[in-house]
Amino acid sequence: MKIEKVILRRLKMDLKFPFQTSFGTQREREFIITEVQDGNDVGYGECVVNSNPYYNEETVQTAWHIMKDFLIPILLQKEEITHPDEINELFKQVRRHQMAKSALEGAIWDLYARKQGKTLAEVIGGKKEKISVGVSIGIQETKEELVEIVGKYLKEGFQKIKIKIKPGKDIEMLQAVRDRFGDIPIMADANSAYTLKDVQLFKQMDSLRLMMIEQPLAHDDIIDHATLQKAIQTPICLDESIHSLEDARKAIELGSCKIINIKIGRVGGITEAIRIHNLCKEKKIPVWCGGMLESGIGRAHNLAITSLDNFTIPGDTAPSARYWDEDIIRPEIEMDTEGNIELPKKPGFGYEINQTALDRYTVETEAFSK
Ligand SMILES: O=C(O)CCC(=O)C1=CC=C[C@@H](O)[C@@H]1C(=O)O
Ligand SMILES: [Mg+2]
Repeated sequence: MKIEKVILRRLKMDLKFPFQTSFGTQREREFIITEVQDGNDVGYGECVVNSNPYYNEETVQTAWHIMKDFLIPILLQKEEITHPDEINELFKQVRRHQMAKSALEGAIWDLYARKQGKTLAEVIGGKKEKISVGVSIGIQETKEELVEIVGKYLKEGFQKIKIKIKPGKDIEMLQAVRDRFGDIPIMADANSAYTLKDVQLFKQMDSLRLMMIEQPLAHDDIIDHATLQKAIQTPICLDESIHSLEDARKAIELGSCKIINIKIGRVGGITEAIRIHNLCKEKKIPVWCGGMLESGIGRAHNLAITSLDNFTIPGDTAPSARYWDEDIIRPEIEMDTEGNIELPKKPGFGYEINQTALDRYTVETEAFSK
């Protein structure tokens, strides 16, 4: 492959619902779609950043700057790229900025798959034909509202219910769901809202028999998580703390978690995501694919990575209709009544671009060539 042109598009899409987490409420999604071109062949990726640096330190503006001024020039200068695995190494001089790196790396994986006439899942090494799907529910005002919304999603078939929590909106909310629905697969995501001072609360939560608690402690911690994991039975799942294979190795060695949420953007791309998956498989740590409220393009990349066999827990990979009135791909991603999504069969990420929708949501475009 020779990357001759790169296009960045900044998009704004309204979410169908306000999404509340321990760090705020989100009503729209602002992010970047990347396109790489090699002659007539194209590949697409999604930069899953937010407009604010609340989930991680990157924003739409920092990612645009890092791609424009550092990463894209590296790609355009490169005479030949044989395999997308080389991108990690090419970008190595730029520290962190995982979501910016991942957005370009993902587009190159898509381009590579299309050139081979294979699906993204196939070139990644995934064998599944369909994947199991869960849903991530934002913090609700009351127990009654939460119970109602959980009921709705269970009826739709979702195989895992993830409930966002924060101090004051935790054990009682979760208990209400447990009491109403019995032994369903539920988990909680705290987005770093607690400290070790809350260890008693987490011990109490053991009686809820949650599948896991996601990122209870600081976003940059693996030490306190190890202490907490020793004190409780519920498995801890790390999200924000894991940015690389090295982070995963250290967390596993310390016993900081029993499960890892892999987000392609958070770990700097598909290549690193595969490496983390493989390490976790070897260490018998199950993984699942987290979501960043992606559009269809990022979502399709998530489906592809989930086709790897150690993704044994349903991911936050809900269908398009949960988030958008109209997605930017065709057909939209759909889930069956048992909570499964079938992997697409077309080359690359497997869906067509809905160009009219893509243009409608685009607020800024910039193209780069040699
Ligand atoms: O894409 C989805 O449906 C998952 C949404 C979700 O849970 C998250 C999206 C973005 C940032 C976080 O709040 C979060 C997470 O922590 O996993
Ligand atoms: Mg999370």
